[in-house]
Amino acid sequence: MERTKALEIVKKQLTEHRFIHTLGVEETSLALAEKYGVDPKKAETAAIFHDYAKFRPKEEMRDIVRSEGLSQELLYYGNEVLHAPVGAFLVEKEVGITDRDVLSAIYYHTTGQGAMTELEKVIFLADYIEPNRQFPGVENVREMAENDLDQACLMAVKNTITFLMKQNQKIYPLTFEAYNGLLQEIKLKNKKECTG
Ligand SMILES: Nc1ncnc2c1ncn2[C@@H]1O[C@H](COP(=O)(O)OP(=O)(O)O)[C@@H](O)[C@H]1O
Repeated sequence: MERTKALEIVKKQLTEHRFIHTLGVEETSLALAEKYGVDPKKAETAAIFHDYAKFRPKEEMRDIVRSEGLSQELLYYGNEVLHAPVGAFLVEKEVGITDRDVLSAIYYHTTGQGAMTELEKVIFLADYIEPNRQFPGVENVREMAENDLDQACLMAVKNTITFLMKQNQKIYPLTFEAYNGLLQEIKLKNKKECTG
């Protein structure tokens, strides 16, 4: 889909603040995609639509989880985790985007998952570090993103888990799977480098 058209569609779904965040995610995704050899058009589309469902009423999101065969486990964690999988569903249904890579990058952009694709990592990380994000530790993740996609994603995952634990909030388990998967990938990469 043409960029201007995609932005026009998504703008109607978002507040001004969230639209500016989306443009930041797009910019950062494109930079990461170029650096790490990810398809820039897929990154652009996933970034533009990643928060498509952010402002859907909670009950609508819960109904979609119940009726459309999404993981029922989603219903037992905070509402934050709903907008990403529900967004992937609605972007396909309402906007007509069918690219599975793009849809899964939207689906996993909040939690990550066990074996993340490079596109999923790019969108997950861009959402975390885009220029409008300001929270303690974000600068360290931005610096790491310059050099190592997996390490930067791992930092973001660890920060998120720590943050949620400090708040006494339940943690949707896919984020633990993302932690394990990224660590495993990093270890394998290091081993390969050592053995040449
Ligand atoms: N595994 C998880 N379980 C519960 N909440 C989570 C999990 N992962 C992320 N979150 C929460 O989701 C929120 C961020 O969602 P995100 O999709 O990054 O936001 P945004 O919609 O602003 O892009 C944060 O409050 C974060 O702590």
